[in-house]
Amino acid sequence: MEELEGYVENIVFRNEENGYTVLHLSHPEWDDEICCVGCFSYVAEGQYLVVRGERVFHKEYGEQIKMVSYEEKQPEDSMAIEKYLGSGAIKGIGPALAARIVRKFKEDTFRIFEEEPERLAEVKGISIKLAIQAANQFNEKREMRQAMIFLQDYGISMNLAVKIYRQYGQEMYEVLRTNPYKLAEDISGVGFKIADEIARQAGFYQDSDFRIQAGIIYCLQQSTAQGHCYLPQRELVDVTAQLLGLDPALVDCHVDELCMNKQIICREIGDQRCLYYGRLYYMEMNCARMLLDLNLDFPVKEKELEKKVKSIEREEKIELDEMQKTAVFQAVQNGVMVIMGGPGTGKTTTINTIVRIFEEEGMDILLAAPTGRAAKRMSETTGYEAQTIHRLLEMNGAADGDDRSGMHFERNELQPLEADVVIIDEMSMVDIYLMHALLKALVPGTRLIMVGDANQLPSVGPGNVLKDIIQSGFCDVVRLEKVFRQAAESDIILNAHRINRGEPVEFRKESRDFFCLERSQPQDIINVVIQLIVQKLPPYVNASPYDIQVLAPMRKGELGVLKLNELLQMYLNPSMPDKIEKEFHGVLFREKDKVMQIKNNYQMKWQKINAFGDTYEEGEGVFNGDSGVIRTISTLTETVTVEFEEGKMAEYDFSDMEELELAYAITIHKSQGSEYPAVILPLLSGPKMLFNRNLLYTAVTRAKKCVTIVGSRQMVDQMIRNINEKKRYSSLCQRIQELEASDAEMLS
Ligand SMILES: Nc1ncnc2c1ncn2[C@@H]1O[C@H](COP(=O)(O)OP(=O)(O)OP(=O)(O)O)[C@@H](O)[C@H]1O
Repeated sequence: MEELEGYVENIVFRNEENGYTVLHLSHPEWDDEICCVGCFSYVAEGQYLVVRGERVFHKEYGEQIKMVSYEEKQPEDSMAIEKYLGSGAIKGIGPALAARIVRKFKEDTFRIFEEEPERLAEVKGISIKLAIQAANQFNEKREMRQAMIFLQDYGISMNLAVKIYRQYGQEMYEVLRTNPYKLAEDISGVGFKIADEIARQAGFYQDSDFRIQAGIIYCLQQSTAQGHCYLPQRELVDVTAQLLGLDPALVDCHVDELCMNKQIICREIGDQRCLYYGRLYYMEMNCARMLLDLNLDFPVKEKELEKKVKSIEREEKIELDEMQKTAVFQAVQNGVMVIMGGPGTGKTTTINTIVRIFEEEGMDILLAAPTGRAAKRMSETTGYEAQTIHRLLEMNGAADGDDRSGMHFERNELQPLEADVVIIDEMSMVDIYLMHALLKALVPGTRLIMVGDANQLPSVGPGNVLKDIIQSGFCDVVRLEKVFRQAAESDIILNAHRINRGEPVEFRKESRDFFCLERSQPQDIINVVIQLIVQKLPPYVNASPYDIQVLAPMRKGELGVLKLNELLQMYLNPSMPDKIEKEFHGVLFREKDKVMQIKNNYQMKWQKINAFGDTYEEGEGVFNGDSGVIRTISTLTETVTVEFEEGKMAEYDFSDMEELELAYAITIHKSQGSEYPAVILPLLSGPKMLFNRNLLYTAVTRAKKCVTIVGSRQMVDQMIRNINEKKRYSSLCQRIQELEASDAEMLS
């Protein structure tokens, strides 16, 4: 093993994810630079390093040092100091200023930066302001470098190390020493496993109380990612015990202590002990209270209302059927109501009639939906302006207390919405967080009308909001069941309703919008999918290949989203010399790729830019399910620019790339709330729990003009018969019923 000291002359190659670097080290006393390779956690040109490693001979690149370990040292000679300062590492100081600083302070330069920064202003061209700024940067960079090198010992990747340092700064050491599990709570990308590994290295015992309690809380938090608001104690103990590799009895005895400390909340439902991560318990509780408070009775003169409906019917040249009329009457008479119905059952027609009636009364009406796409569709179908619920509530990016998602809404209990009626479409996608935020911004007297299709997949976020509200029975629910669209018009709608009723779908020879191409081998299915998206469907539905969406049930496997994206990228956006690429977590992203944002990022800034390159609109927030196209990848600024719908340009740091995925193919779950001109569904085989009726129904109802199933018809029939759904633990229904009962008791 050799040991060398020198400064980094230049960095020839660097992989930011794993830190693998090829660099040239130089020293005033050497004739030539020496090439070093290895995983350097942090490295910058001009840095002074002590590198230990083996001297090896590479047949292409010649002699090099394979680094085993390294550390940073402050350069001692003035030349090295000047080299570091002038490398561009510190904003505002270039080579000329660096030379002047070092000429003045010589070997004392770094001490001046650390201890007497104001003296830097003695150098011509440096103001006091620049002196202080430069010294702050110098010290921050030094601290950050030390932190990076420290984290490297825990086997943490570069990207994560940067995130950890950004989150805690110098407090990082304290967090690692006292509670490394906090990393899993605070930083996306750090799972329990990484935190646990750090804890192990920091000397925490496998069965330490701390580890077990952190594990329980972590599992409870994780369960929200599967849509649960709570877990029964038995289930929570079992998953935690499995994660920690411990006996369930050892885990079980920690639950009461966590409840006592109010870190988790325990409530009995029936004879089952249910454990909540605090916030979710209170959210369900508050939602129940607010829903009941909103549900006032509004007495109306029925005869007058009937007259108004008649006159609207005359004007619109339509006759509402009985259920639609009931929906209109209930909407006028109640503070809260639900309108349920599948595609083509006249929901929009009903909403429009309701809006007309309230409009004639001079009432203020607001329309909203949970996603941008759904809101856009609502605007198009109703002809009234609709917005996302986030925008309606005037979301701004600032974090809200312990809310990790960073959601904060200007509209809340202090500044409620000034509206007489709020109509929400696609309610099945609203999770408990968003429902809570919405209800906080409504005051009794405002009517809330929720419209949705309870047969769609449930919301991505936790809760079963729509189903729980319906099941609780506290408000009127009108079910629109009659399909108004003509059979000849759309086999998509007819088949969607068949699926819902559990009847087999019909593949008519003469159908113009619903096809099944039977194939039994994955490779044949892939070939057909490619042919459809590249050649056949674009002219058929008059859209571009990027508008055609492949929807797959799963991410993994031969017909999973990951594999399909790899192949579709090859056909739809092949590699070209002028297209810049960037690999991230094993996935290659390329300029012009179709991508999708996979989590809500309320802080992400976007701009709309005109043909002259000027910004004419800007805002914040890119949301789960938003799709766009990569416009540029810059390896210099380490950013990726994505153009989302309506020309919204958002810039991602390479370290935020985990929020993006290729989107030629996406999972059916991710497609909720969106519609596409044509949908291709590769279906062959998969786990029973997932391949169910809901999933097929959701996929089919995403298509406007054409559905093509490629694969097994037998699987389609099986899915229709399979009504098993993955259980979601939520208790909004119970909370509403309990409160309603206690309100009634108080009044009696
Ligand atoms: N009472 C009615 N009588 C005749 N036609 C109707 C009636 N209600 C709705 N329709 C027609 O049926 C079609 C579907 O109605 P509408 O768009 O209101 O349904 P929807 O449930 O909103 O559909 P989707 O969910 O697919 O958007 C429309 O063409 C509409 O004009």
